[in-house]
Amino acid sequence: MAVEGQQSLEHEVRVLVDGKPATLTLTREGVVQSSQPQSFRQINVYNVLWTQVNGDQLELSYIRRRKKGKQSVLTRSYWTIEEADKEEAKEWCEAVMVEAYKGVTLKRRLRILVNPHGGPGKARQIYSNTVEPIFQAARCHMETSFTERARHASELAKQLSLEFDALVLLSGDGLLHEVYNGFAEHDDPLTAFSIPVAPIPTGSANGMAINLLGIEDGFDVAIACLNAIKGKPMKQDICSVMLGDKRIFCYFSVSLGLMADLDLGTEHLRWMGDIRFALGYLYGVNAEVMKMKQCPILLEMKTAESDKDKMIEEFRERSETHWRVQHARELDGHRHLVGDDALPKLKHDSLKGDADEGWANAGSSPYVGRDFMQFPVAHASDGLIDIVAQEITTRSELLKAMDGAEKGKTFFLETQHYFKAQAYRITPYSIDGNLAIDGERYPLQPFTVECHKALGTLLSPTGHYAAEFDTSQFERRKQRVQCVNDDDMTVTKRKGLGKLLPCC
Ligand SMILES: Nc1ncnc2c1ncn2[C@@H]1O[C@H](COP(=O)(O)OP(=O)(O)OP(=O)(O)O)[C@@H](O)[C@H]1O
Repeated sequence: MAVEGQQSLEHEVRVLVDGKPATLTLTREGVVQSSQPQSFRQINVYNVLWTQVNGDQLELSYIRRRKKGKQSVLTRSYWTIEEADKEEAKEWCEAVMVEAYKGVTLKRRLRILVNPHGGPGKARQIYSNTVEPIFQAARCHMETSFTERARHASELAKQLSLEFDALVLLSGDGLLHEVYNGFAEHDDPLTAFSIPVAPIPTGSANGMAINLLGIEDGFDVAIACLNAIKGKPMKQDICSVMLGDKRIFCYFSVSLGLMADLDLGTEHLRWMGDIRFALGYLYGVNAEVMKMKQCPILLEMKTAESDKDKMIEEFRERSETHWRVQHARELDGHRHLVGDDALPKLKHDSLKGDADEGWANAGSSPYVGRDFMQFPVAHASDGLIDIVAQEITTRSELLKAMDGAEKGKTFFLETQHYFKAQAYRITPYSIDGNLAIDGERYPLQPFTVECHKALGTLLSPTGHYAAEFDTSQFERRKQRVQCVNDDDMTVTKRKGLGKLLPCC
């Protein structure tokens, strides 16, 4: 029986549902159960973990999505198979497994680190109730450790056996920071950095999970598990932060002033999850926006781009041409770039550039949290750091910027400067303040940051970041500029042509 509107892969099997005949069909979209009268059910093939025939039962395990805002769940469905259909059913299961794991190693070997202390402190429970059963259903090999103290993940990463297909982290963003710094001390650092990491969101901000899975799925543990089982390796830039004579590896963000205070100043509220950042911002856990505390700095950088219009045009171009999808193979990466097995050497020790005052934040992935896409035009592996420097401005402008921040609206603030740079140096005029590197606290002092293209590796469902930057404001801004500059348009406007009105 053909399934209407679906391209059949010609794999069908007869089954019984409540004793009544039905058909399971494998289509390009997924597995479809159709029975009379008119009952219809579809399971996305990406969500299928396993299927096989056991006795007279056909069993299929998959991740089932639920209503918006609810966590997806592991589900097992069973159908009865008549003796005469058993061989056909076995072949059908094999065909489904081939489709479900196209281009992916079956039964991935996973090294799993769980931080029981991250976010609301539920990682241990989430591991046993949700994560472990999903990996078991997919027949993954698992080796799991629970971190016992801060920096324990670094020690484990430093000695990581290189045979694993992926490193899975049940944590927030802090543990990955520790892991990358552990990799840097590994006997074979470049191979360690090429092991793909899959975050499972059990921390507070879970920024990396949001960047990889998107806003809707960023906090969905089962979807993050699917990514660990089936995700594609994706290269990621990693930076060196030179702080005194210390070299710290950083993959996510470096922040000072307001952004650092929001993160570090709300650590005692970790149990609240990511609400802690919004509370910090609005009600002033450190009351930064309210107090308008400033963090004067000298910012010098090796700039690759500073024109926001050009950045948007380039962002759109690469979205259209899928330039963002750069697979691990093309960029694998650093070994070819440096030509040996050592970590990349530092190149930018003398920098000259612009000076700015206010607070500064730098990162290389779009979201810094669920409600804040601070670096909307960031690319995972362009070898450039995105830098935002906020001029001293009014409190109301900063608060207004909260509205639409999850779609990257702050990018359009005239007082917010956005740069792409290969390297930068920050000299704080005062050491009274916080410095956060990937959300971890470091002493505030002058530091230099340099980007290493495609050094790290992550797993993602698509091979690129899942950020949806709303660029529509760009058009409105451009039209506004045109209206001001173009005499003809001014005349037309005076004549009252409606089409020009919205832009002026
Ligand atoms: N067993 C432990 N006891 C105390 N601290 C730990 C332990 N294991 C790890 N840590 C520390 O927990 C800190 C927070 O980790 P994590 O990033 O997982 O959570 P989070 O900070 O709540 O989330 P996010 O970084 O997304 O905001 C890290 O700095 C890490 O060093």
